[in-house]
Amino acid sequence: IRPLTARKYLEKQAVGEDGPAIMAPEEFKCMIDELFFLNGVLNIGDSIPWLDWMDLQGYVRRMKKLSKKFDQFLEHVLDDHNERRRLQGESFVSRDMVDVLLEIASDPNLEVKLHRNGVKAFIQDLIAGGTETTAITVEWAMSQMLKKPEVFSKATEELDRVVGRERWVTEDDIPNLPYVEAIVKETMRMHPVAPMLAPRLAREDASVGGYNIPVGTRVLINVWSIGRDPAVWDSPEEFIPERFVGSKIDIKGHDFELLPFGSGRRMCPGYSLGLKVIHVSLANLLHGFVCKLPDGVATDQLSMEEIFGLSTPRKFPLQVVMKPKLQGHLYARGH
Ligand code: HEM
Repeated sequence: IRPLTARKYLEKQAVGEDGPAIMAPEEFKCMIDELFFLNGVLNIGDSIPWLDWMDLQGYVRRMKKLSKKFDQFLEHVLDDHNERRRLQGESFVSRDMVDVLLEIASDPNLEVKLHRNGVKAFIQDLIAGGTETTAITVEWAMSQMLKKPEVFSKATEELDRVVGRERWVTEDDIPNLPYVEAIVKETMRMHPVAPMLAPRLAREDASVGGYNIPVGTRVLINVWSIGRDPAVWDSPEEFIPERFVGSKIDIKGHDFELLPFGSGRRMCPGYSLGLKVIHVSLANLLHGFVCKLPDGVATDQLSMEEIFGLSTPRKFPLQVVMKPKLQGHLYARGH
């Protein structure tokens, strides 16, 4: 069962395959950007409750507006899926994650009932957690490599050697591509998608590294700073994938110097899917295309500025000129 890919869903709707579109893909993208931005802001009213009612920064107003808009979208997705279910009757087969969630929700014997709001929350989590996160990481990896052509060459040399020029890269190739894996780790060290992870609350008094943390303290873990800490990393501001070749440092939440997916009970539940999507899409971009910056843009002119929020995307979207380099038939639909 494929997870819901909202963008595809919207695109299909825009061309009329599934009825009229509820919003244009660009509008949907703006909605996701706003969701990430508002999730990452520091709202004054949260820290100084007596100021809350004034909504000094206007964030609460924006959250309410966004919530209404997102809900309209989710309601539409649910109605649309329920309608298909109704029309197909006995012959209905689940074709995506929304169908599966609705099926679970309709089970009267469920010990913990899943309600309509729960289904909508699940879908929103999957869209927010599973779309921009991977795209942002691939975009940063490409940006870093365009600044360091020698990394590009080493990666394409590995891909030519392991995969060859006659086919695309598949998931099964990834364990044989240690340099591509190292590029992904190095990208996540410098550009963790969630720079402050999810906020934690101390459930009891604790002492960590000589600091006393009283019960009830809100704890934010700044993995962005840890990833660039000179006490932990040599030349932390430099993009050096080689540091991870043959290294035991992993990204599964055990090595605290590198926590792009967080750690513990609230660790990212989608990390395995996210990693696979990043590895395969980045490897295929490198394998299938000669990539360069547009004419007139020098490598040192490429901005590496970030927007700081729940995620850290590029401030200016990356523009790359890509030229196919494999045999023509591999770019045809179906490959
Ligand atoms: C590059 C890919 C991804 C990265 C870097 C990433 C990163 C993260 C991080 C750092 C957290 C907070 C963990 C913590 O505070 O300990 C998180 C939570 C979460 N992620 Fe991901 N994620 C990615 C992909 C995905 C995918 C593909 C999905 C789902 C399809 C997903 C769903 C979620 C959900 C639902 C949570 C909230 C979990 C909770 O609060 O209990 N993520 N993610």
